[in-house]
Amino acid sequence: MSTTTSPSKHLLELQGVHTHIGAYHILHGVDLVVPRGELTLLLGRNGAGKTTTLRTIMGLWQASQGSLRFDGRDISRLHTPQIAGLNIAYVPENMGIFADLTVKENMLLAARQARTVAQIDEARLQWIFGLFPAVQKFWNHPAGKLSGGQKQMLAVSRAIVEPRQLLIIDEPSKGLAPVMINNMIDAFAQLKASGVTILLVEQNIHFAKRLGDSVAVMDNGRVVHAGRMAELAADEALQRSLLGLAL
Ligand SMILES: Nc1ncnc2c1ncn2[C@@H]1O[C@H](COP(=O)(O)OP(=O)(O)OP(=O)(O)O)[C@@H](O)[C@H]1O
Repeated sequence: MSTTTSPSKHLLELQGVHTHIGAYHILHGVDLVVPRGELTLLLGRNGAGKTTTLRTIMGLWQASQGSLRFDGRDISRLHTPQIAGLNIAYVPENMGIFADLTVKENMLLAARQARTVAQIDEARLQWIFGLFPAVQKFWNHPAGKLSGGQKQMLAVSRAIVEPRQLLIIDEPSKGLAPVMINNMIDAFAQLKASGVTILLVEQNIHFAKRLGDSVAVMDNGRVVHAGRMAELAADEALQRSLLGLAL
């Protein structure tokens, strides 16, 4: 007789995660769940520990205590390349783009399975061009010449050049003009519809309300509230108490 275990509802689960950076104790027991197929937002004041949480998930900082499970597997002792190898893509705040290389070369470097553009899945590339037309338009241009918004689009394109289970992105709308933010919202709505699970740090309220399914709010190195984004969006008193402002 064979037994099958159904996958957990949560693709990523952090329990009681502590992180130290040098002498500083930054995360003080983070509990966070990222439901499969949803877009989860990590909100919170400056310095709350959002970026440190993302970096800890990716193994860029080692958790000193607590558990991190991805797809049911303990990832707390894995190194960053092993974590990326589980089909988790991370776009840091500085975007990780190679300014001297062309957009094409940047994409090719991100496509681990391809040595030439012809080896990148053509349908996937066309899908990315549809999401982010600037990537196609500036294909042979140095990435360093792109605008901030176009760089951000390239960074997200690099993250999805191969199928991913989880996308982790630090403030995709940071510094973008409103029209670019709307483009980014449309692209993320399509990404969500494609079934990929997404964890975003995001300060832009419009972005958060339009796209968030679930939300976790951090303060002082802990998650102090977790729930549905729609509930937080409807509760101004809760927003004020958690974020110090109403969305
Ligand atoms: N390399 C480091 N060395 C020492 N302290 C750090 C380091 N990186 C972050 N910190 C501290 O850790 C705390 C959390 O920082 P983190 O960047 O995770 O916050 P955040 O919520 O992402 O904030 P922001 O919205 O400002 O990016 C802050 O007090 C910050 O000063």
